[in-house]
Amino acid sequence: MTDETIAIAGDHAGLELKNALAEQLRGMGFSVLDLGTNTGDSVDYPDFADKLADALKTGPARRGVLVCGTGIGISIAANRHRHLRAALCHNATDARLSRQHNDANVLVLGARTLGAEVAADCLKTFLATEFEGGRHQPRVSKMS
Ligand SMILES: O=C(CO)[C@H](O)[C@H](O)[C@H](O)COP(=O)(O)O
Repeated sequence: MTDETIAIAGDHAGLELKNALAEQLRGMGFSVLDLGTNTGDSVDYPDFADKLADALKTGPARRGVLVCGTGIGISIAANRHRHLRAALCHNATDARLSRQHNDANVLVLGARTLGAEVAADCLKTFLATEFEGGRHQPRVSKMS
């Protein structure tokens, strides 16, 4: 059990995976701030990256998850916000290194390019892995 809130958002292409990941998070004991979209109607992924950026600025969520078809569009949009370090991950190794080396605060997944189990693995690994600091700290600091 944890008192941490994780924010999650995605476009229509990411809807099913977003909902599955939200369920996974609840099962892990996290509170979930679901920022939509919550219907299959076509929407624009930058709007949902912006919603997540606002949520991480105001709290209580410090970390988030974004989903679109490939994860590419929504990561481009997310990384326009200076306080977000959004990492598009395709496997658990990407997810682990995004935390250890980049201190990523947003995990991005592609619903049309990843299987559900790989996505679940990425999420578990992302949440469980600490930033290593050390030589990585000045590099991360240069981005904020
Ligand atoms: O931005 C994307 C591609 O980099 C996302 O995968 C979107 O989800 C995708 O473009 C949506 O496509 P659709 O044909 O409008 O469903």
